[in-house]
Amino acid sequence: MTTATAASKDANPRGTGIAARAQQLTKAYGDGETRVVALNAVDVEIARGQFTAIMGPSGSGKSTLMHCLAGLDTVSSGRSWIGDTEITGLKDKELTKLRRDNIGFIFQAFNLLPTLSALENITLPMDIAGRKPDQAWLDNVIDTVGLRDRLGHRPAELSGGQQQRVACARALASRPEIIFGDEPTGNLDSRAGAEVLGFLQRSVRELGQTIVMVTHDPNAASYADRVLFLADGSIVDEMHRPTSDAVLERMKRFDAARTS
Ligand SMILES: Nc1ncnc2c1ncn2[C@@H]1O[C@H](COP(=O)(O)OP(=O)(O)OP(=O)(O)O)[C@@H](O)[C@H]1O
Repeated sequence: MTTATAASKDANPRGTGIAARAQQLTKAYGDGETRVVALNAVDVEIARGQFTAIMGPSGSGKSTLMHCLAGLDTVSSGRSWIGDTEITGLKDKELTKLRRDNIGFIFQAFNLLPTLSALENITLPMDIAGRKPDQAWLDNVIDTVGLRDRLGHRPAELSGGQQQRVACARALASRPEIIFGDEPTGNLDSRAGAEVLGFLQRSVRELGQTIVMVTHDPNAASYADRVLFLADGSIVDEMHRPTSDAVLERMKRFDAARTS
């Protein structure tokens, strides 16, 4: 049996259960006349083993939704869960532990430590948490991102796309319940972006990972299984098996609504 088969055998089966959920999630900034409702009573379920993209016009609440779902930001009212654990109301220490143990993050900036090798960057969060990586899983992740021959390189010796693949492998290494990405290909050229998106898609399809990604790019959204469209802090539409043309057409309707 190959390592990859051994590791993926007990990966989450696709499409079973809910990895994250929000109920009437509301987030407002400021008070009185300066009050901005960034999220307005959002109900959403993120299916386990799916790749979900969040799209919408600038200021529609995409990043706020991601940050609230991931426990990076507090909410004004409503409830949210990661797996079976309700995160609204958790104390800071419990939330930090839940984020560390159950959630992976990939941001636009790769956030790698320059003095560490690619492999050391990938295992750093687990080293900090005092957890030993599952070697078969780690091998599987490294092969999936195609970094086997770059593991000893420092970030400065890698291309932007390779650095982001290290960041993806770092997010996947601990097999989190869910990975959140905020514009993970925003700093990459289209070829490197396509590589990273292809890898994220494979990690969902082959490794059973759950991914939620905020993006402005219809082409990036087309790699997802499902696209949620936000406008003015509400989920107003969704699309399954999106194509970039269909997503682009849907986004144009927001522009038309705004200018009419
Ligand atoms: N810290 C903050 N203080 C006040 N208002 C904020 C804050 N963060 C976000 N907002 C407001 O909340 C709304 C939603 O912002 P958010 O960043 O979630 O939108 P977005 O869809 O991610 O936007 P973009 O596509 O431009 O990144 C916007 O009106 C924004 O101005």
